[in-house]
Amino acid sequence: MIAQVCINYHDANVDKVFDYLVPTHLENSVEIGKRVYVNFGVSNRIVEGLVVGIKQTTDIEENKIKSVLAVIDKFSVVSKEQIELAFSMKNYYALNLGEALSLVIPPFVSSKQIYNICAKKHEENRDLDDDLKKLYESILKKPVSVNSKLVKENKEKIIKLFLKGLLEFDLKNFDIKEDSEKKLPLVEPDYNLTEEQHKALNSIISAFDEGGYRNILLFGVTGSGKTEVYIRTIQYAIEKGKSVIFMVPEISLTPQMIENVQSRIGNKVLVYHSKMKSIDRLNSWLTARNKEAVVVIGPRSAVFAPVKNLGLIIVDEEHEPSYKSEKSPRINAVEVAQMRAKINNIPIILGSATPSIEHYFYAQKGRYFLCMLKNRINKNLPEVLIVDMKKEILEGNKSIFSRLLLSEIENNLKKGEQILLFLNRRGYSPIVICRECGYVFMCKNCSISLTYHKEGYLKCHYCGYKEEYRGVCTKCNSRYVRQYGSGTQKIEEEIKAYFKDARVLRMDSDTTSKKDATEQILKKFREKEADILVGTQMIAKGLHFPDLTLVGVIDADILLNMPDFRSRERTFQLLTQVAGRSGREKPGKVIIQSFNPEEYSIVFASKHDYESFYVQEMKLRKMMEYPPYSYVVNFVTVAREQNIAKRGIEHVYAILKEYEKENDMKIYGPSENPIFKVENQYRYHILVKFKRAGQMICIANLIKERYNYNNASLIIDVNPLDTL
Ligand SMILES: Nc1ncnc2c1ncn2[C@@H]1O[C@H](COP(=O)(O)OP(=O)(O)OP(=O)(O)O)[C@@H](O)[C@H]1O
Ligand SMILES: [Zn+2]
Repeated sequence: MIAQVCINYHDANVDKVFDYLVPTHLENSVEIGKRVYVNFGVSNRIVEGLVVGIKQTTDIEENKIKSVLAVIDKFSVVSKEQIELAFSMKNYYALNLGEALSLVIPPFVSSKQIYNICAKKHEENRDLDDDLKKLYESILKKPVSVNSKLVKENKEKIIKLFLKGLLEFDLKNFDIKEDSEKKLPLVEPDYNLTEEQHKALNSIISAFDEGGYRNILLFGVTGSGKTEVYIRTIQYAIEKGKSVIFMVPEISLTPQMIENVQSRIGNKVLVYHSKMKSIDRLNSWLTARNKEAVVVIGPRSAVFAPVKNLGLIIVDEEHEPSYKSEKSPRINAVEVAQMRAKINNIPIILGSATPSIEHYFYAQKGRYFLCMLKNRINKNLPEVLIVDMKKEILEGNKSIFSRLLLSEIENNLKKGEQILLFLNRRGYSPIVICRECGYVFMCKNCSISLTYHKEGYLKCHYCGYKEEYRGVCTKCNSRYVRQYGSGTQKIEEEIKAYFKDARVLRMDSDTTSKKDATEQILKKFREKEADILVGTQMIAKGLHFPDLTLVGVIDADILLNMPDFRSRERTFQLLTQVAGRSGREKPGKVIIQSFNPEEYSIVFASKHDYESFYVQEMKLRKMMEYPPYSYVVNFVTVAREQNIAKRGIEHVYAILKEYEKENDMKIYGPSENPIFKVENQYRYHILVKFKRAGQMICIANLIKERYNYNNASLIIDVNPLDTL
């Protein structure tokens, strides 16, 4: 038996796997996912490694192969399935194995803080010298924590005892919290499923019963009762003894959803995300590993929850960009969820009111199964009106608010109904300009203009750089400095000036940085302690307020102006989502302000017409050969010095050129990134479009292997969400 071992598996730079012979006496204890001691390198030092594969043969000559020396873990630290997932990610995203493993192995496992070293009783006499014997017997009496002083001071002796097969890692005794305080009485809804919901549920259940990997796109308009379908599916899976992973875009924005699920499924619900307290995360991790038939709810990282007997994955709001990691490794949790579903041979539900263009395309092609919920539960989608802001200005209205929006706000306030004002930009003003010399106040570290905040400072929304605002030009010392454009702070201020008695709340990342702040703002609004909620995309999705009947979109053009091929898709999605907050129980209205009122993404969003948007957008994608008509990889090189980043990208270009002829690919660039400098690092990129997924993966991995200009780091972004 041969074990494939990854040495230093927690190091992101590690990428190799080595073959080791498993001696007969260890054959029963060596398993995928356990750590082992092996000899490594010319000096044969004893190092720790993780078993990532087992096979029967090897290419290494018999007299050259080294042996596994000892098994460290009593139980696997990571399942075979998760290691398989790590290899899939490694391949698809061109990652190092270490990077991929670090995603599936939580930090408390790599740092070993949750393990005790325990002694195994030994049957035969293993001739220990007195020192070792003393240590062994003390551990036999009482296991010691891996990071205890005793272990640190006796490292070599401990390893000797391991090599003799006398010690092993065992999980410390954790009392798994049953969360009994949180146990809410289970409720059942007081309504029956609509016919559409029934149909969707039945299709999903039969896919579940049949088993097999399958994508199900649950395309349901806003307020069509997708949640109810998810919940019943989960109940069904749990009854059948299977576990479910239920992914939501952002945990802080989905308290309602979690409460909802908890109130129906009870203490089988586990919350799992990387921002929770490590003890809570550990608790969820242990419970997921130990308990049968649980539901794990969480954002991105929930896709790695170590559940056993996984039967179903649900991804709510599958189109949300927050599933994609902005930092390396740039995985997309939706794609990873698909990999995991495939490995487990189970169905995955992708739910959305505005499916991503690619997924809808696959549904059209029959690759995904399509379930539709075409109607709102209350039958009425809100009426949406577009206001041409060019016309407003021509007619003498210079305010940020159109006359129509103001009069509708007034109406709503009179009726005592609530209002949402959406602007996808925080702070007070996004641009500060000197009118004397024309200087635009820029971040010191990024090629980004600084945003003025009312508290008297300027801030970079990319790197967080902050400076005091003195109202004096940095360049020419003139006092003739002005702020342009509006952010949520300014909207809040101005709306209060228009409607003195209105109670206004603001929700953006400035007002929600403190723990629980989001929940408190939403609670206040839900309990009608406020009339108007101003906010960024945080308020655009998932929320359900019965008395909310007016949504105002202050500036629909912000996303459109992004230099990115998905900007129209984002605009359509965001407008549809935010419009969907209005009139969920009573008739509602939406007012969209724009300088491009004929733009098709805005027009079709106002008509709730996904289909027409899709048709129009697909024409453009086809013409421009963008996904789903191609597979895209963005290669970015990053360095503190401009010419080094440039040289880096030239290396990438040279390698790409070698493959251009034999592959169906098009190379765009190299060029400077649209945002050239971020956090003092210069960035160049090359965008490559491939006709075939297989070639994309192959070339991305070849570039990763061959790129060796270490001065500039290389980011490979497979299927990027933006190319800024
Ligand atoms: N069959 C039903 N009969 C009556 N009410 C229902 C039914 N199904 C769901 N509801 C209610 O309808 C409301 C909207 O449902 P839900 O929030 O699930 O919609 P959604 O499709 O997830 O919307 P969005 O995409 O906008 O988040 C909820 O208050 C829910 O309790
Ligand atoms: Zn910055």
